[in-house]
Amino acid sequence: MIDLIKRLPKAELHLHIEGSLEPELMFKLAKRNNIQIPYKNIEDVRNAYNFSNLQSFLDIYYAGANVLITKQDFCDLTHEYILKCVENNIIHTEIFFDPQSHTSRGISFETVITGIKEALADAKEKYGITSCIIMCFLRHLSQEDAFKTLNQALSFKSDITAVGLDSSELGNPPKKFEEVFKKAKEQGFKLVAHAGEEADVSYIYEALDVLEIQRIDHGVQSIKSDELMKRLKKEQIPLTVCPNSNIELKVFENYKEHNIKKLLDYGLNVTVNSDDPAYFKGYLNQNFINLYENLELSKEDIITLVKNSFNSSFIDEKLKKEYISKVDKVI
Ligand SMILES: Nc1ncnc2[nH]cnc12
Ligand SMILES: [Zn+2]
Repeated sequence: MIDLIKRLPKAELHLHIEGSLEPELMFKLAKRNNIQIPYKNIEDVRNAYNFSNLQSFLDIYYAGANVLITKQDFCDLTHEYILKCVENNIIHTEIFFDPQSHTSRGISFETVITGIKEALADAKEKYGITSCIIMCFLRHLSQEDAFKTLNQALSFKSDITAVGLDSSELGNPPKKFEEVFKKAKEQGFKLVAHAGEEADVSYIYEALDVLEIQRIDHGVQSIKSDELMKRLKKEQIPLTVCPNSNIELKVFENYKEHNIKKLLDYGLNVTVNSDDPAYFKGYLNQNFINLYENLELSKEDIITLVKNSFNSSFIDEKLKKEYISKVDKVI
């Protein structure tokens, strides 16, 4: 089964590009840009990756992103993730980026997006990997700040497929961003949001009914409401679940406690994703392998999860069919 997991062509729908910053590149960029980082060596960095909840991770994740300064840095970061896509047989990826964690440090929106875009164009040309970009608003900041970011994005509208919402969930409910999501929708962006990662189901309802999102990022708390589960099943709203992340951030005590198999068996449209793989001990294949080894996923479960990702992606129907037939050829 592990061999099948590795051979299956896959899509990834929940990946923060800043969360793919490996310690080796962090050190290289810190040196190149003359930035101080609070670690002596790679081992020291890995030892610091010991999280108790989402916030304890975010503090370290934002500090890590401080080494990203130039267009070349963003291009190198994205290029390294693309090499992981090749290794993991990811043929389509939908990448989140957090413009505000860079613009707040004086880095221009243009620097960030053009660096990412350059590496993604290269990924298509060299490896045939398709992609799209999702811009996330940081929910611990104000809606006004999110509006500024949306206005900056309008100059790059053709490069950005969707807007999302990430960062500290508790205390920052989706409705805080109602107006900015409304404007993003009017401007033609697709909409997603992190909801129900740590916070209760009211955040998922708000993301669906107030922000009018098309996909829920995480959503694992849905299981606490029968009514919500019925709706998610009926409407087949995709959940981009990130198992390693949930374990590392203590959403579940251990892998055996993870509820993805229950969500899948209930009939929800669940997908598997790596979230911040450089911080959470592994890329997409490792997430699948951990699920297989701990939750006794069947071959059918794995194929369903893989197909769900293609079907829930933002690619057109023709390409979806082409990718699904690639999956069928491997089975
Ligand atoms: N898992 C996560 N939840 C919320 N915001 C994030 N930013 C990066 N990873 C995140
Ligand atoms: Zn995430």
